[in-house]
Amino acid sequence: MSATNGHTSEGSRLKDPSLFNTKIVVGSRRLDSHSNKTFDVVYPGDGKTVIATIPECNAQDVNDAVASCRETFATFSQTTARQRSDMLRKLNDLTLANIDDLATLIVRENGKTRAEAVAEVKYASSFLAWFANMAEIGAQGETIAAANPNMRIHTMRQPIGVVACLLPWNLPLAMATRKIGPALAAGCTCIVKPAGETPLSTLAFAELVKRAGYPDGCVNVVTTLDNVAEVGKAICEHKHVRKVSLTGSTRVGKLIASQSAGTLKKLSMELGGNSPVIVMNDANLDKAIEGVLMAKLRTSGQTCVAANRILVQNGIHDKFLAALKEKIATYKQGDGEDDSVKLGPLITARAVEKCRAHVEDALSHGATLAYGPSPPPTPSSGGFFYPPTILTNLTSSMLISSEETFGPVVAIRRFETEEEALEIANDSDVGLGAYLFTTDLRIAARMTAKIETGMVGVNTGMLSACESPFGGVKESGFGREGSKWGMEEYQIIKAVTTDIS
Ligand SMILES: NC(=O)C1=CN([C@@H]2O[C@H](COP(=O)(O)OP(=O)(O)OC[C@H]3O[C@@H](n4cnc5c(N)ncnc54)[C@H](O)[C@@H]3O)[C@@H](O)[C@H]2O)C=CC1
Ligand SMILES: O=C(O)[C@H](O)CS(=O)(=O)O
Repeated sequence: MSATNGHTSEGSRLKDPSLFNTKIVVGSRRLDSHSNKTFDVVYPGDGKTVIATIPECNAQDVNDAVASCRETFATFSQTTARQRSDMLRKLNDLTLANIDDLATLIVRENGKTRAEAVAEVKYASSFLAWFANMAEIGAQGETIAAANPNMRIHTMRQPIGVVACLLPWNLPLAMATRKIGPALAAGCTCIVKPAGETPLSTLAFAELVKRAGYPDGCVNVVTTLDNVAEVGKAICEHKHVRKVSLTGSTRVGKLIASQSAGTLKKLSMELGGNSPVIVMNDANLDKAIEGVLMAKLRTSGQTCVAANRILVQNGIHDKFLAALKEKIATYKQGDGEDDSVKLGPLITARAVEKCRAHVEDALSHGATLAYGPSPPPTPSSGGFFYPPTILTNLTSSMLISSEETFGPVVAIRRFETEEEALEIANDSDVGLGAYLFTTDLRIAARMTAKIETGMVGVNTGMLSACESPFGGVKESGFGREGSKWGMEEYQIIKAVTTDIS
């Protein structure tokens, strides 16, 4: 199917084809890039259908978008917290009213199942609802008790200015609203750069921002796949971009921090993970299996809090493995629009190759293939699929122990004592999420305190919610998204001292 025909068919998949936007957003304008170059968005489900052709932006596009942000910031930053709260509620209403089309765009650009895409839109909506409330609560300042009786001190929370939002491809819409929501709540304006693999849901969201009544220039969107180095550098070095919020790999996080140093930007870094799961002998087996498969297989294993190392205490190991093999066999892989499918494809052929390489490396270092194809399959022509796989006898020498696999590969390792489990779990340069399955509250209290991550799920494989602070420690980055802390990332606190003598 040709790209042109593909566009026609793609837009016609939507109830509202006007949400199928393939141009960058600069103020009121929908534009091609100054480069006059484009890139193709490919459907991961077959690895070949071009679903859209998108502008390949350059530094000039970034400068234009930042100029639009800056112009609008002058007035939008003066809106009241009540006004910003009301606007976010309207934007959330429009997001939910268009949930089916937004989910269709996510299925087509990311490949995930429709059930997961609908869940993502609801997750994205939860951040808009949350920050509609926080817009007023988080705007309050404080009166400070001055030591000097002639002075009165109070604080003001003010928007930091133009914000750059750099988004990953795995939850393209939810990660967009997890940044744009608090930024708009605070009174900032945004230049948004979705991942090149998944621009469509963000571009559709920008249309909803306009329909919600936001002034042109509140949310600008630039897109790139192959020119990301130039676009990223232009963003990071632009003196009028006061804040960069990145969700992505630690590698890119370090680059952004380095490139932003020259203008001392405020940063939020939601970076890579290598989440350990610890299953104790006393764990509820059903909960442990359910939680591990949720943490491992959500978005086909492509979340930053995906279970990457499964540590199972010796006494429950064999029962756990048997139950896991039985349950994982029920996960059908295939096209995201097939209701019987529970596992969609990975995002690219490169992602499939990474899974294969991790499995091959583990097997070459002594791991056992407990479930899945042998030998590990190479990327096929029929979509970016890697089959669910279980490896046992994991050791620290294997790549899968130290790198995110970002795919449906379950890597299991035995342990005997709590201390041994914690030592293995904490043996990582990153620390985003972790999971613990036990029915003993004393074990939970001891181990959750000692695990070196920003978040821990106890007896659950789902540790994310808009009301909970999301973020990591060590090289998983810094800053928190969602929660009552999420809006502070987009604010400054100004202290005003008045002499009343
Ligand atoms: N902590 C968190 O909340 C999350 C972390 N991640 C991490 O992201 C990685 C996978 O997602 P990807 O999108 O592949 O990550 P990535 O780091 O390759 O890309 C993330 C974003 O940064 C952009 N980017 C890449 N190079 C850049 C540059 N030189 N300048 C500016 N922007 C640049 C990409 O285009 C994308 O928009 C994994 O490591 C995963 O753990 C993914 C999702 C959530
Ligand atoms: O992009 C991600 O991986 C998300 O941050 C994970 S979650 O918020 O969906 O748990």
